[in-house]
Amino acid sequence: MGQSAAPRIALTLGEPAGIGPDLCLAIAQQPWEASLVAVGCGETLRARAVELDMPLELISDDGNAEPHRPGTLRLADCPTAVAVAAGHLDQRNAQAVLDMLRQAGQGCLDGVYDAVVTGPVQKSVINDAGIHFTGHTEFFAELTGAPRPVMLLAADNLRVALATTHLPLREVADAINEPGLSEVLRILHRDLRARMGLETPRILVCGLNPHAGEGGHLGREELDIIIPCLERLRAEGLDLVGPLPADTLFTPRVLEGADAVLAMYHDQGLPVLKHVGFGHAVNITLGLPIIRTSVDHGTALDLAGTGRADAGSLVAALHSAIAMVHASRSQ
Ligand SMILES: NC(=O)C1=CN([C@@H]2O[C@H](COP(=O)(O)OP(=O)(O)OC[C@H]3O[C@@H](n4cnc5c(N)ncnc54)[C@H](O)[C@@H]3O)[C@@H](O)[C@H]2O)C=CC1
Ligand SMILES: NCC(=O)COP(=O)(O)O
Repeated sequence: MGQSAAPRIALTLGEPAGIGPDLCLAIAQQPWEASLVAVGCGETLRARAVELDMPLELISDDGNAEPHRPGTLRLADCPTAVAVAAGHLDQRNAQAVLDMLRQAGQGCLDGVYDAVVTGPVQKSVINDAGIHFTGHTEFFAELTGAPRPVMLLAADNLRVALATTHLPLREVADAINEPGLSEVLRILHRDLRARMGLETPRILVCGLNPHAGEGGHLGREELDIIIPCLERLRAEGLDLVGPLPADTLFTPRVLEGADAVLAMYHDQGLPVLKHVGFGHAVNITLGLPIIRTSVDHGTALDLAGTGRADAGSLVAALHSAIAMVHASRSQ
């Protein structure tokens, strides 16, 4: 693909019964300085376009990188096993969802696409179908052979990355160890520079325990793992602050001058981020050899096919992927 060609973005529809198809149709109505290729079930898109009364011309993808034309979508068809009813999950379509992700991810590895932007999937129905699946983050890591994916969500001036991704809370403390934490922080530091243009990123690191362990009286992970890890990485030149008590880290004065926050687990960092930016935040997977961004929300089955789903986060995810493609081309 030529450096000056419009970025080719694979747009996965996500769970076909959810709002993913609705949102892809909504963004297809706008002009984009990118070539958008919907990866998913063409029949589902056609049916949803009729339901939502939106214009749609599906063009079989021929590999061209012409900028997007409103009202059209290039299609890499990945049919569902059975017809889809908006709002109604069907386990029989779970494999098609994974095939869609594999096709888009492999296409990025093969240079067919410059980036993948994902619509939301229903993790439960994939597992109900007997397929172990925790999230796109882990799926794309396995597909691309990346040893440590790092989930980062961004909204406005706040970026929150996670030391652990989709883990039951009971398993979180045991998953925090020095080699793992070092790897996450190195990836975060490296990708903030390479993908987001932050020359010397300053990262605030949360403690795991209340009051960052209260000097060892409320848990020892800060003393035994986090502090030694941060000291070692500071000696390598990383600008790290912490471990800080998570309850006050997210206050404006503490956040001043920070480029990112590393939270120890999913629900330590993401509620704050979503409070600030739900509806226009972007989920970015760092540590992959491909560019992957996503929406900040789930499948919202209650809204599928109603025309009431807000496409703001998918719009932001697409802008963010396009910016990262340009950043990677200029390196
Ligand atoms: N990137 C992904 O694939 C993600 C997938 N999920 C999956 O989504 C499923 C449902 O998760 P929930 O916790 O119910 O979260 P959800 O985000 O689907 O819904 C939470 C609330 O937000 C509303 N909402 C969500 N997106 C909206 C939008 N674009 N416009 C307007 N309102 C919106 C919903 O109607 C609901 O009231 C789960 O299976 C979860 O695993 C959740 C987060 C991310
Ligand atoms: N809460 C964010 C989330 O669960 C997204 O996960 P993933 O499917 O992007 O790995």
